[in-house]
Amino acid sequence: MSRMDDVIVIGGGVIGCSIAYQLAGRGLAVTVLERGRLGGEATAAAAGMLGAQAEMDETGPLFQLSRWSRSLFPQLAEELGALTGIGIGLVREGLLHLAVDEAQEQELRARAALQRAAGETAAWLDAAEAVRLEPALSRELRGALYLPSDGQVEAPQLARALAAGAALRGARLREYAQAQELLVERGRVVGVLTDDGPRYAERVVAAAGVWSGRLLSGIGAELPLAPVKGECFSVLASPGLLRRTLFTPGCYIVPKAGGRLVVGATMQPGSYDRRVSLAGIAGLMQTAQRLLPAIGEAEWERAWSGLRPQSADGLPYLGAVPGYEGLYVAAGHYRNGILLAPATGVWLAALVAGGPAEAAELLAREERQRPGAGSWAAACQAERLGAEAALG
Ligand SMILES: Cc1cc2nc3c(=O)[nH]c(=O)nc-3n(C[C@H](O)[C@H](O)[C@H](O)COP(=O)(O)OP(=O)(O)OC[C@H]3O[C@@H](n4cnc5c(N)ncnc54)[C@H](O)[C@@H]3O)c2cc1C
Repeated sequence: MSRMDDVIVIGGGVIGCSIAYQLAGRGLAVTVLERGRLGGEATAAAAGMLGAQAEMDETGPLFQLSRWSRSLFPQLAEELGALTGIGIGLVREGLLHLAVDEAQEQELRARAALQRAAGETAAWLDAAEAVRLEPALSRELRGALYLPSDGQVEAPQLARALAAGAALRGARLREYAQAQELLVERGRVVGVLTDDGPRYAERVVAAAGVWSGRLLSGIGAELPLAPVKGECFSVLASPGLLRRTLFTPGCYIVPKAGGRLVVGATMQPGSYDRRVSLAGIAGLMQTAQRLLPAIGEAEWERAWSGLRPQSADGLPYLGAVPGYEGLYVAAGHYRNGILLAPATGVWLAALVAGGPAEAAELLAREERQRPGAGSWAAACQAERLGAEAALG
């Protein structure tokens, strides 16, 4: 049986759920097609840090987009809590980006200066100050970039709350519903072929994480995305052992409620193989112990992995797919999809429901508050895909 929606969102990860939540809030008839469980893929693997921008170019587009998205969290947490009763676990404890050798120390000192210049409350701490903040830290540290305003959320709860919020606003969420291909008529995307037959919509948003490229390649549009596998584990430590997230290029340790510590970071590009390797987890444990020696005494919980959707230039694709009327994409959030989910939802809803004029007004508003704040939009637009005019 065929049905007509205003918008079909393909993919029920944190990105698809955030877009559906915003679109449904505007009164549009929205259906989310998720081939597995909502929030069951990359979103389920995420540590929920809102400060991965510590790795970014502080003057670049990702920094600006991250900053905007992070600023949306407090209100979103309140709104979702009131609407759904689900807490997203937003905590404001900052992030310590640790330097373990001289090169990292120099780099982080320079970043602290740049972040301060960009108006962030970043500070460089020497080793003694860092250990004062977190007494369980290794004494081998050289120091830390401290980002007090970062914080974290519970990624699966965020996805669950966005999905529940979208449903309460009228969106239909279909689990175990695979989008097999996009339906195109004379250059216009008119719907999606599902296992149950065609489903028609005015507009379609591809938000299928790293699998978005496969969907678009079916209609001849190229979306260069690659999986970067991350392996993680969690342990139960004594509550209070660690209060702030620890971050180095090789490992992060994120303190969660009840003494749980989430450890992750191994980066294996190019593999869709989600199996967890013993060698990867053992290596991660060794690195974690060098940062936080007491982690070796904690109680083992579980190990898992996930695929980060990486784009060619490291920026997400956000916007209208060139050459295909009615088709939008929101994918390629790489290691920052939890952080970027609120802004992605607001932006895509403005574009899809309000059109380019409303989206431009949104950016202009940001720019008026802080010059340069809207610079991410041009860098992240899907137009950079350079796809040729649609066939079909
Ligand atoms: C180990 C790890 C740690 C991370 N830590 C952080 C962090 O601390 N902070 C942060 O901000 N980000 C983090 N990330 C990144 C973040 O998890 C991702 O950027 C984000 O989850 C991407 O969301 P998504 O909705 O695009 O993708 P996904 O969550 O993968 O969702 C895509 C969904 O689309 C569905 N799908 C695919 N194809 C189809 C189809 N044909 N039809 C229907 N459905 C389909 C999939 O089943 C999936 O559920 C981490 C990622 C990993 C792997």
